[in-house]
Amino acid sequence: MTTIIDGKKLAQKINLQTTKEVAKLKGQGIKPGIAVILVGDDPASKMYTRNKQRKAEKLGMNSILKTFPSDVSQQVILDEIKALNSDDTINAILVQAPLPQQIDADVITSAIVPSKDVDGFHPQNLGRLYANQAGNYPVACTPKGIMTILKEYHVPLVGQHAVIVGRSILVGKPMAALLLNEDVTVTVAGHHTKNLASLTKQADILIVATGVGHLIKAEFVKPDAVVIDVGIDHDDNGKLIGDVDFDAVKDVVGAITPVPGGVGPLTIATLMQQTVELTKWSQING
Ligand SMILES: Nc1nc(=O)c2c([nH]1)NC[C@@H]1CN(c3ccc(C(=O)N[C@@H](CCC(=O)O)C(=O)O)cc3)C=[N+]21
Repeated sequence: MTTIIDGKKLAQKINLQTTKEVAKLKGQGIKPGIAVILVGDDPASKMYTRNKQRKAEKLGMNSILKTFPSDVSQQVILDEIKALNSDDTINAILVQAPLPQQIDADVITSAIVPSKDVDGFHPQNLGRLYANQAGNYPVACTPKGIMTILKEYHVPLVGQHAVIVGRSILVGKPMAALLLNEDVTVTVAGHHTKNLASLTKQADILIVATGVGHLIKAEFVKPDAVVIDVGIDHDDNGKLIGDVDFDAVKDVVGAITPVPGGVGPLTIATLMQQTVELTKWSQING
């Protein structure tokens, strides 16, 4: 029997813990605050940022949304980040991707003070993760949420072979570091990788984040593998689909995340969880 991983249910569990943490902080007169910067009017980005804001408010946090037109200059965004960096009511800053052409995402990422970098995209935070440094620093929410899934479902890690398809800063690279730090043997591939199927077929844990809808078919997986689908794509009818052909793969493997209802809800829950963590760390570090 294939385990269909219930990301919604696990996200609710995390959110319950977050609510309790927020209540505890309130007792100390502290309210965690998250600021989201949204540039342009891409409908999907608008929906995600609205969902994030609603969730933050529901969990008792302070949430502000700063919106800018798609032709905004990079300097205006940098000025906004500077203001948020020194705003004591804000503990977490997120700049929604993707950004328009005239804005250099690398410059934006590096402008956020590392202690408020809730996405974990700042090179300092990613570097600390790769160095497997001890201590408190944020980690990209999607891979961090995937680790929560793997632990919740008691997926063996040490000595197992994970294949990650996709090498982005959002998912692939931090995912590789998190798994390496747990003594997983990690291969990072992309959809350009030659003989991709023969490689992914070796995976005990297969994590796919390419943005290529239904890239992974039944012949790409090994029986009993754990398959984590990070994709959010749309089919010809506009239906939300993943990077994995769920119907074809689900009967072959041991466990699989659906889209929707798999990784996505964990990303949001982890974002909220990490906002609280950043708030607590700011109390320690002043
Ligand atoms: N700075 C930044 N950080 C991000 O973390 C970030 C970003 N930019 N830009 C866009 C991507 C995408 N992303 C998702 C989060 C949750 C769902 C999610 O909850 N999805 C639901 C379905 C939602 C639907 O129906 O469309 C699910 O999978 O069940 C999806 C996508 C975060 N991203």
